Amino acid sequence: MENTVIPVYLLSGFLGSGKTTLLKRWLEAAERSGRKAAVVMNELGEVNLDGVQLGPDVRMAEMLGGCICCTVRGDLGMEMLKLIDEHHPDLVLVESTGAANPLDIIDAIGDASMLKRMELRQVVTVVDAAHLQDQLSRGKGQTFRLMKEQIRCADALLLNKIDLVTEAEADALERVIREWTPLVRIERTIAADTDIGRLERSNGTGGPAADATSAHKHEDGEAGCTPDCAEHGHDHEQKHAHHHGHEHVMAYTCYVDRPVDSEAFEAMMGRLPDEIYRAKGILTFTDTSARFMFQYAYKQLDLMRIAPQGDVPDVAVFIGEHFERTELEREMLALMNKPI
Ligand SMILES: Nc1nc2c(ncn2[C@@H]2O[C@H](COP(=O)(O)OP(=O)(O)OP(=O)(O)O)[C@@H](O)[C@H]2O)c(=O)[nH]1
Repeated sequence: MENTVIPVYLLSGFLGSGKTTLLKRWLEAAERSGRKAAVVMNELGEVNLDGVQLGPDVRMAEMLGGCICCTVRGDLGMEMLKLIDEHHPDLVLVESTGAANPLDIIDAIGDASMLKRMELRQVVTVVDAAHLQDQLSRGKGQTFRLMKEQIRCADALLLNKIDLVTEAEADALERVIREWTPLVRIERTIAADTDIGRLERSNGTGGPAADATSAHKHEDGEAGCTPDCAEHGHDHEQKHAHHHGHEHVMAYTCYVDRPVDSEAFEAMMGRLPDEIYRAKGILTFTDTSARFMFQYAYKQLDLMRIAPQGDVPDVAVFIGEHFERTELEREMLALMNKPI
């Protein structure tokens, strides 16, 4: 036991791509094989809505209200060490916010692995096929660059939500991904349905992942994903720029203290501006008096009836780029029938 190295898997991918969906499958697979998994979750909002979906028995460290790769980056190693000391897991799964740059997280895991016997085995990037297609048609912007970076850092890549594109479109997407990162293993999935055992058995693209620090380093010691990863920058200024590359992403958390009308809610979601590309939350509806978790990613709204364990407030979290927060506040007040 003393000499066991705990494998760590990093789940990367843009907001709403399907990371939590994959995480749930991973936890189920670990449980089936009798292994104890621990999870580090990071959300931009102030409530761990992803965690609510996992149930009360999952050993979990939550890092809320900031992005793992900058504001809370320093805490990541600490949280991992604490989790390992407390729970002695057989594996650790780290789900970053979709706004995170994997390089910084890879670095932080590397630092932590100097203090505890753990190693980063895989960076698994989940890609929303339809969203990538949309971003490719724009071909620029911070979201595009961040998606590209997340893809280039992947050892394994799930081209997810394949139900939302045609086969020819998926072929075209794979060709682009291969241009960016030729060695990555790509799998097309719906609802991140993949063989977890195979994901775990394979090592990183660059051969055996000996340890977290060496598996994802450039030859010159710069943290990176592939040796030709020119975008990551090699001088301080560039590094600084890339580190803060997602500051354009903002989150607005709104606690909802009363049941709301489901039709008014759906109508409001239908009016959300393009700048808000992700939302999630828990609401109680007046017309059904049940509680629902809602998920919104790129104009697609899903509602699921839930009965969360413990004391979870009704809340709505909106994530996007430079959106009008006051406008959204007004919408939410109207939804709650409160004076504006
Ligand atoms: N159509 C479609 N929807 C999917 C698929 N996979 C996941 N979803 C839905 O996409 C939404 C976002 O999925 P999540 O797994 O929460 O995504 P995430 O990457 O964890 O999101 P963040 O944590 O906010 O970054 C949910 O409503 C899922 O049900 C898929 O293959 N096809």
